[in-house]
Amino acid sequence: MFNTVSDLDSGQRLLVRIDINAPVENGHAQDNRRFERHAESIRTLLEDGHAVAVMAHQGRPGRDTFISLESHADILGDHLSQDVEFVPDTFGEDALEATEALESGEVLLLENVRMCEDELPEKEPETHAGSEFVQTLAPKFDAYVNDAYSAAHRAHASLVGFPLVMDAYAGPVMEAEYTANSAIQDREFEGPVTMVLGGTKAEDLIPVIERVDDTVDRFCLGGIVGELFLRAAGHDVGYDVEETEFFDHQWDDHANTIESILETYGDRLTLAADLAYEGDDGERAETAVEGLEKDTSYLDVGTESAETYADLVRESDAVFVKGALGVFEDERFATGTVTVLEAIAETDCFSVVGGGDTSRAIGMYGLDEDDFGHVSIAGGAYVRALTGEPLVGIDVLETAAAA
Ligand SMILES: Nc1ncnc2c1ncn2[C@@H]1O[C@H](COP(=O)(O)OP(=O)(O)O)[C@@H](O)[C@H]1O
Ligand SMILES: O=C(OP(=O)(O)O)[C@H](O)COP(=O)(O)O
Repeated sequence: MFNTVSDLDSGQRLLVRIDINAPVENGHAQDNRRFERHAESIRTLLEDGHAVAVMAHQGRPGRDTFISLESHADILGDHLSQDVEFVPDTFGEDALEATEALESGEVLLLENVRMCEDELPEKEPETHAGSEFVQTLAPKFDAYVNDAYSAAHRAHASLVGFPLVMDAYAGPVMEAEYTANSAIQDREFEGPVTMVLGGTKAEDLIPVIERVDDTVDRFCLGGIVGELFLRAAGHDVGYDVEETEFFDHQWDDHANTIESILETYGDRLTLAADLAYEGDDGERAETAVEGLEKDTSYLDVGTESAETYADLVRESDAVFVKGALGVFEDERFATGTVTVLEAIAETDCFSVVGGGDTSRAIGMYGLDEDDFGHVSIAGGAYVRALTGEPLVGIDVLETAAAA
């Protein structure tokens, strides 16, 4: 087991890793549940008299969502009702000066850690621990706190490097998500178990289908992952159109696995029978999969598919959701995601809804969180935990505690 912040003496200088990776609109972060949960954690730390320097990431280099954390500092500050100083630097002179000046009860947010060359890619914790980034920041603090459960599946420097060179603790969000998701892993269900997979990160979900083959009876697919499976099934969809960067690279890397999963587990996979897109008049339009065209962007599963998925949910004893079935942020393309979430809420089944973006749909469409078993701010990390796969960010905290 790992140490937690309740093991800390008060009044420490803390380096705290959180996950406020958020949707981006017009270059600005949009509030999601991650801010609220992390603000609660930070408030507890500040009340204990700690000085808190926060590290976090946003997007991935090369993507539109790869932006500075300046707007994140404002959102975090609003949730905290306290000023969060934004420092546009990760571990250079400005960052060191700002962290040195930080006093008990104060909080600052360092720049997007993925802008620091040492953060990516995935490496062994020992290698990350020796990086200039870790070696420069670690001595400036009394302890490191990892509260970023939702990023704990990534072997990046800010998540796995620091615990090897300083006292390391799990934060309150990390502890709560770990406890909830570990308990789910051990549950047994009498009736059908359904997994609804969508969103943009197909590469995180493809391996999950094989790993949970003995516990999940059927998968309902949508979003980018669903379109890639439709492509594998021979339909004209799942190709990048204009500026999109979702499909081709994930297809190039995973086409063989997708095709073999379709062959082996095809009877358990429910693919969309129709998809929705933006018609010439700007309204939602739909087509059966037989009529799909390679150069159209499909933004949701169709109404017939949404109803089929909702029927499967109603017959289920447990439902696990990771990723949205469409671009639910735009009301025209929320049908798939919302129809399935409403069916879960109305049904007496055990359910988990995960994903930083997907969990946001619950609040956006007036659903009651109490109608779901667990709403996780983690996506990829929660489905990985569900399959019994270790999370490297937690492993290093446990190793640190045992040392
Ligand atoms: N067909 C689609 N085309 C583009 N984006 C999609 C599509 N379907 C779903 N999405 C987007 O996927 C996002 C969620 O993806 P992802 O980041 O993988 O999930 P999460 O953050 O919930 O784990 C949603 O914000 C939604 O807009
Ligand atoms: O948003 C995240 O994961 P999620 O979309 O699976 O919930 C985490 O911040 C990890 O981000 P990454 O998938 O760019 O490494």
